[in-house]
Amino acid sequence: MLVDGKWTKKWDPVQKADAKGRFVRQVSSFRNWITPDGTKGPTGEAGFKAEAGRYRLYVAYICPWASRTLMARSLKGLEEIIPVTVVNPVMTDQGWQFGGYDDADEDPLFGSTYMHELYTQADPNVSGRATVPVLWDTKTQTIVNNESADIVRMFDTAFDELIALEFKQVRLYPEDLAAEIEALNPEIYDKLNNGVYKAGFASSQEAYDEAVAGVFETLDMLEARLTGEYLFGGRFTETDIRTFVTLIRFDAAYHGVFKCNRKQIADYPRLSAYMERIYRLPGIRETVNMDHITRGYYAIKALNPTRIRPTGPKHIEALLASA
Ligand SMILES: N[C@@H](CCC(=O)N[C@@H](CS)C(=O)NCC(=O)O)C(=O)O
Repeated sequence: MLVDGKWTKKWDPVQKADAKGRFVRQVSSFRNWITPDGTKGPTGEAGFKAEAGRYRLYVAYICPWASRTLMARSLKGLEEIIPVTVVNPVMTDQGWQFGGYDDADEDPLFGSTYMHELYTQADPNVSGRATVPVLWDTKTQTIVNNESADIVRMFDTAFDELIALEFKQVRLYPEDLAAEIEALNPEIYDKLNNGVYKAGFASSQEAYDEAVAGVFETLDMLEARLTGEYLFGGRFTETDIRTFVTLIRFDAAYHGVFKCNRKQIADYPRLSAYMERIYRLPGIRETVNMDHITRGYYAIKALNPTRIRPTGPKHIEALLASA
């Protein structure tokens, strides 16, 4: 991680643990917002006006948080407006690296070797982990925001004057569902999205047991809830994005490397159908790179020192191969 703008050697994949050995995820540090006219958003500074080609999104296909932003970008038809750079899926002892792997890009803006160089470019004294996603502003040469939850909400409305009507009409955070979304998001985040990481990186049996129980309680709850197409019935929302990114990684990665092996998503009929339904939405398949996902997770040294990647599972291969 970075301390006062300097990369500190110690790569600790556990990030931080609390007194009981529970994994604690870092809070994001750049929280500015792009708005239609460049006025200040809910947090951060003003000055980030929605313009085509001005911003670049840095992601890792392995990363579920970054994948949220890729999904929102596709669903809002922002592919031409916000270009993307994808890092190498294998985490190094200097964090995310550019290039050197199929479908991994070089950094087109600065020719950086590592993601942390963008962070120090934005702030020479920055401290913290150099995480993805990063939304970069080429005009002021800084990070607009590195919190996927914010980036998804920005993409939902900020660029609406620049996109076709069919994409303008897509609303991932509709006002009339806001209260319900805000109620469901934290549970899905804490017990499922981050829950699988808490299971995988637990440093005590107690922390693991607690995390894995939360994961399967949440999957059971979602299975019971999914009587319609999506979590809020017929309308697809950001909560479906947040759920999908974990479901699509589950059987191929979390079940094995994070020891979430009580069941697979394949054992849940409604969740399986739901996952497949979302996978088949226009533009979503392109955001799922299963080779990066399995390579990346099974290369986490602390969890899998040999870096051997298991084969399968067959049903995920079949989904990816299907038309
Ligand atoms: N709160 C952030 C979390 C992002 C995050 O934790 N990304 C991970 C990859 S899945 C990362 O880049 N980790 C690098 C590190 O911890 O050094 C968000 O949702 O955008």
